[in-house]
Amino acid sequence: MTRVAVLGSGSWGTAFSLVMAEAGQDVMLWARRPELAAAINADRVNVDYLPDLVLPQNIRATSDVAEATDGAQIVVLAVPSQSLRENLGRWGDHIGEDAAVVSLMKGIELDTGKRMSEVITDAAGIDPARVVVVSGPNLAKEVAQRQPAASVVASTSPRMRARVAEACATPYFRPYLGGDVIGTEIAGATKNVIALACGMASGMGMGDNTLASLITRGLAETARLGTALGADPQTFLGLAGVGDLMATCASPLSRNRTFGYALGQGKTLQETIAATKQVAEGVKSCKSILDLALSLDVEVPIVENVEAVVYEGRSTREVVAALMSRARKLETS
Ligand SMILES: NC(=O)C1=CN([C@@H]2O[C@H](COP(=O)(O)OP(=O)(O)OC[C@H]3O[C@@H](n4cnc5c(N)ncnc54)[C@H](O)[C@@H]3O)[C@@H](O)[C@H]2O)C=CC1
Ligand SMILES: O=C(CO)COP(=O)(O)O
Repeated sequence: MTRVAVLGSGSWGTAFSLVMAEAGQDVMLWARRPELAAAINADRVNVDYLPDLVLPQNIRATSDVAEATDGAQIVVLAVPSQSLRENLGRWGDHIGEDAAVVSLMKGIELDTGKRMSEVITDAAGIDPARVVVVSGPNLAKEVAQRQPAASVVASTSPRMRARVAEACATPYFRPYLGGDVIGTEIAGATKNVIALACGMASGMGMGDNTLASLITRGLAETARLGTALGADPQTFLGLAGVGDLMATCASPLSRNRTFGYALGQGKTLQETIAATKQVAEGVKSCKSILDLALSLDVEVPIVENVEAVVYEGRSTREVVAALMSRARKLETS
């Protein structure tokens, strides 16, 4: 049995705690609000995020990070990407020297353009070899219902990724090992922006041809950006790439797709933000991903047009026209 700390008790932090607990680990779940931690311990339910899931006894909750991380051999980070650096400022000293540090997050930091593994190294001085990224088609609600799913557990360290994969393997959660941290993170963050675009299209009444075109061309620009950063192109054909795009772009459970859908239906950005109770990472990451792509001179037209809707107030109709009238080019260039 491995001691695991999961820092962040939203949808995915809670569902991943279930996975690790049912893989036999001793899990401490950190919640920002003491009253939520107390309610989880008393009722065995995280009523705010996954009200239908009864948590097993080997998950305990706390709002004290020192208690959560005490003796943890695996520390899992599951907060919104843009809050990670600030949180690590408080948490860094509590993370044990030999612990694997797992990122569940799918975002790129605004202003710095850093991937979450880079933020972990930067903000908490963690050796990059100790960082493990878990990413794939893993809608939290379906995982919490124990529906079979697979995911990539990526790290440059074979020892660290094996430790984490071993700790999260259950009959309904199948980890595959990976070595491409860059590709896995770029795939996870960028698919959120493509899901926003797919949601917008669906909200405007468009059908499967449009969705398939957006997903396929979204994959092309994701792979272009990732390979420019040094990723393995094969990663984008795997679970963190095609797999997660399919799940997120098609599912009404996706917060990013749902956010885009509301915009496509004509809701304003402010109305949509007000109606969104959980994090839709693509809303912020569309800007950081676009900035990253511009800095590398990589074309990301779908990301660029989503950013134009979210940050520049362009209408969804305008960006459809812009995407459809781009200069003709070879599909594979
Ligand atoms: N929900 C899902 O299906 C999946 C989510 N992810 C990724 O996991 C990460 C976390 O997402 P979720 O758990 O779904 O989000 P969520 O919105 O359900 O929960 C976020 C949690 O972070 C807390 N939080 C918010 N702001 C904070 C701050 N400034 N400091 C500390 N804690 C803060 C919230 O109270 C909540 O407990 C995201 O990067 C997301 O893209 C990845 C795979 C699946
Ligand atoms: O990353 C996810 C599924 O793999 C969850 O997507 P959303 O954040 O859009 O809900």
